[in-house]
Amino acid sequence: MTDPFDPATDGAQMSFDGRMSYGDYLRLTTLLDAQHPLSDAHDEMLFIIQHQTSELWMRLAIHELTAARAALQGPDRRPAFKMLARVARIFEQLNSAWDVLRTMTPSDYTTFRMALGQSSGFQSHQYRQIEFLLGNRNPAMLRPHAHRPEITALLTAELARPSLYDVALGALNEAVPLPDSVLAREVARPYEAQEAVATAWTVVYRDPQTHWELYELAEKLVDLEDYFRRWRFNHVTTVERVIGFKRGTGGTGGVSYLKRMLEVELFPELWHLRTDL
Ligand code: HEM
Ligand SMILES: N[C@@H](CC(=O)c1ccccc1NC=O)C(=O)O
Repeated sequence: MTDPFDPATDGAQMSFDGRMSYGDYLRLTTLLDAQHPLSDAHDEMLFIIQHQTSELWMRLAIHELTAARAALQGPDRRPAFKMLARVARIFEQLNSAWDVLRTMTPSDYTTFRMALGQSSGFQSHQYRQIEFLLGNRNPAMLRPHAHRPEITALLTAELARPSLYDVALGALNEAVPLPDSVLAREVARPYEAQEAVATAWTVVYRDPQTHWELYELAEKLVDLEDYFRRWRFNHVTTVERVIGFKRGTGGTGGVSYLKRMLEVELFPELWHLRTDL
């Protein structure tokens, strides 16, 4: 019998007394101490981890979107493209994750749904921040956070900044001038599609060679919205599969509310212009 391989002979560090290890760097004690099912249901752990991992990916999406928005406001916009491409991949990651959650049947879910009380993804402040960042701005969505002043402050601050789409329109304006109704709009308000914006994007799409950077930016935004729409669609389909047409724990009509959200257009003119090309 040969002795099992000892990785130390290959140089593996085996002693971490006083040295930073993997778990220290990643704060695993904190991370892995945050799963506290409220019931005995086997599937509650899946439910918790599914949401926690989603929130971690959303944290990264916010990091990337914030940096992309800043880059689009500066002299060199190119780094933003890489970040926006990454956010689309993050959404793809979130889209694939539904496959794991779909293994939970309605019977499994009803064993612990009561334990969730009135909590719901509707109250995810990171999800709301992503929507605000992208440009889907509805101040009513601040209300579930009134009891958390620091979160309300964070979301309110987000509403005061131009959205990703607002800064994209700022960039567009440099090549194809836009009216003041677009450039000086009240950024906290929901964005409304404007003919002048569609016309300006059409100029870009009719001559990509001349406006290559804006063309690339527009396509990155469309790609991002495409993945985001798929997330919404996967969500509503999973919800119908698991709770049918029951009202949501967050108090909305459930599937009816989520279907309504499928109609949201983040970057409306970028979709509308295609008909006229
Ligand atoms: C079995 C799984 C799930 C069910 C049954 C479900 C159900 C619902 C329902 C009914 C709503 C509408 C609000 C309400 O009245 O509660 C909602 C909203 C929401 N859920 Fe889920 N959900 C599930 C999984 C997830 C997952 C994995 C996430 C990922 C973070 C998530 C995030 C959200 C978000 C962000 C909203 C707000 C959407 C918006 O306002 O547009 N949900 N969910
Ligand atoms: N709204 C869901 C509950 C739910 O899915 C949920 C509950 C607590 C934390 C996150 C959740 N996920 C998405 O809404 C329901 O009505 O069953």
